[in-house]
Amino acid sequence: MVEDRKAIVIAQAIDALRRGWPISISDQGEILSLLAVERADDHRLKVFDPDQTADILLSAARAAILNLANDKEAATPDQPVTLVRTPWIDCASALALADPSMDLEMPMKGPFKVKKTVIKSAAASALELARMAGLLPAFFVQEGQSEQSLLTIPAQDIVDFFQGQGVYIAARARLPIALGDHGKAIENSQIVAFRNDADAVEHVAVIIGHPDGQPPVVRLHSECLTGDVFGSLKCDCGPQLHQALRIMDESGYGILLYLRQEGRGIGLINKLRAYSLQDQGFDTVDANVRLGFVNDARDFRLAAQMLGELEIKQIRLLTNNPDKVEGLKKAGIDVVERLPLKIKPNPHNQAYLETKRDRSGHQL
Ligand SMILES: Nc1nc2c(ncn2[C@@H]2O[C@H](COP(=O)(O)OP(=O)(O)OP(=O)(O)O)[C@@H](O)[C@H]2O)c(=O)[nH]1
Ligand SMILES: [Zn+2]
Repeated sequence: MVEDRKAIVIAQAIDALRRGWPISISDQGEILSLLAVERADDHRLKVFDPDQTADILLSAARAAILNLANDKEAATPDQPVTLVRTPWIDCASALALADPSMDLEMPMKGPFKVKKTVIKSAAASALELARMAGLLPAFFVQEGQSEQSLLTIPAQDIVDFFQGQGVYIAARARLPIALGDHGKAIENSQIVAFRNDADAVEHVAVIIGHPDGQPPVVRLHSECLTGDVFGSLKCDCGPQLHQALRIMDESGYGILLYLRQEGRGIGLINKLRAYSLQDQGFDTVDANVRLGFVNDARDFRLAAQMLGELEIKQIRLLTNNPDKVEGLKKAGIDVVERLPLKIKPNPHNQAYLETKRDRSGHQL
């Protein structure tokens, strides 16, 4: 677990980035100062970078989309790439580099020059912080300590912060629920809420029934505001949620972990950006990549820890996603069986489901 005083600074840094304030990340005496492109404006940029020397830090995924000569060291899509700042790259054009929504209408022509990313560990941590903050993974970046930055975080603390989070049960209560509007009432269910060392996000478990000697039927459901609450037809989340609860009820003992990992871990706003790209013809995987993210940024160790707190070691997992099975197994959970969760496609989510099958290895 990260010490409190270190975690405090990281939490402040995530908050600062969301507000458009600069931060610095250090590694072995070297410092990188950063201003999130998405939250920069002309005034903030001028104050942060009066001499117009700050370069632009992007993820390798986004850099590849922009046809920037890829930094050879950036082996994976979530690694940083540094684009040399030329005088014509102002705030608006930096945003166009970071935000793919205008890619088709206003293709970025360059010329662009890439240079070796300095203090790579700090740069990589910055991209991770952007994802945590739900921002586009792009920064104005300067070597050295910016006077404007009041927070300096060692890169290693950020790595530890993401690795070492613990969860504990904070509250539990009886929670009778109904399956759909006129569906069957489930009376023997309860909700368990967790607190989390790493952030203020509250994950929950819904438990139906009681231990009966069998491993429980478990569903890992990642938050989907659009599908879970508004009945979006673009994905299968709403129907999956309800079907999972029904199967859990029928099985006599089930646990649904409701993980607050909106948009496969990129946050609501970035997911909606991905939706808008999908309206331009990109599929769900390519949309994430165009934004500069990996296809799936979720970490299922969190789910394993929640199961641990519930003293569950063996499960039957309801999923079509082999990564969830693998992720839980790696984290020490014995997945004795995978149970499929079949949803009838509709005209709006058919292509999405096919992409998950064809490109993300979902077993449908
Ligand atoms: N980034 C992004 N996230 C999406 C998109 N559509 C749905 N999601 C998110 O994907 C997550 C839903 O995934 P899950 O149903 O938990 O899991 P899965 O990977 O589909 O695997 P299953 O267990 O088989 O359902 C939610 O967090 C949704 O918000 C999309 O087009 N882009
Ligand atoms: Zn959804």
